[in-house]
Amino acid sequence: MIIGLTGSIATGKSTVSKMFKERGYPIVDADEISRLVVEPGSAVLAHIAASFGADMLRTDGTLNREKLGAHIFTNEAERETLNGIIHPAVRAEMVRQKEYWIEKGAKTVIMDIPLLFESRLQSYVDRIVVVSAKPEIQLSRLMERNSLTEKEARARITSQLPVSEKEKDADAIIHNNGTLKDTEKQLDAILLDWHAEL
Ligand SMILES: CC(C)(COP(=O)(O)OP(=O)(O)OC[C@H]1O[C@@H](n2cnc3c(N)ncnc32)[C@H](O)[C@@H]1O)[C@@H](O)C(=O)NCCC(=O)NCCS
Ligand SMILES: Nc1ncnc2c1ncn2[C@@H]1O[C@H](COP(=O)(O)OP(=O)(O)OP(=O)(O)O)[C@@H](O)[C@H]1O
Repeated sequence: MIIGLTGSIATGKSTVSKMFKERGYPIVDADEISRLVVEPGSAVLAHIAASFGADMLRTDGTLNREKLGAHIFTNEAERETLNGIIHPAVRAEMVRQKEYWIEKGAKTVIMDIPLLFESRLQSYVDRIVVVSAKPEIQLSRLMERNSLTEKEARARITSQLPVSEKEKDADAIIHNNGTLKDTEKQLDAILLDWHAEL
């Protein structure tokens, strides 16, 4: 069984992904892969520099993530340009890693894909878990974690589908508004219900 883990920015996907990992499930992490494919010297990074300017790179040749983020989260056309450059490489690596785990005998694989709905990747997975948080909690967690102003945080939130929309297409929802213990309990109930074998 391939479980797609999604939600909206800062609702707690990485937090829940860590809980899956602690329980022994293999994880394919789209955010981690999106860092891997832009390593210095990669074709994807060269393409980003050609499209967005060489000043998107730091002097050591790595991607200046804050600068590119400030750019694309407030500009839909540029966000789509970046997605067009980076997503094909991310998708190919996600599939490769999923197959690697299946070949190794994994019965359940978790695919943590923030933009699962936006990129219409529902067919990649058998079940979907949406990690949701109340809008005011999501906003304050995002502002705190990334040291953003309210305006910057709101721009990032509105660059994705509202989490309430994603909930409608979920097979299970984790409401991550309370303690981590509350969240773990919800996760364990889902795993039990789905007989998600290791
Ligand atoms: C713009 C970048 C450089 C900013 O890097 P930064 O380290 O600040 O953020 P990070 O990669 O950790 O992403 C944080 C969260 O932002 C959201 N997010 C990232 N990219 C996008 C996007 N293109 N559209 C909407 N939301 C996005 C996701 O919820 C993600 O979990 C980076 O997010 C990026 O390369 N984005 C394009 C790749 C992508 O779409 N990644 C998301 C899943 S594949
Ligand atoms: N139940 C919780 N209680 C307190 N803080 C939490 C809880 N869940 C998550 N957080 C915190 O909220 C922030 C956002 O959580 P997390 O990074 O897991 O979200 P995410 O959905 O993976 O975000 P992104 O889309 O940006 O990758 C983090 O700083 C995390 O430590």
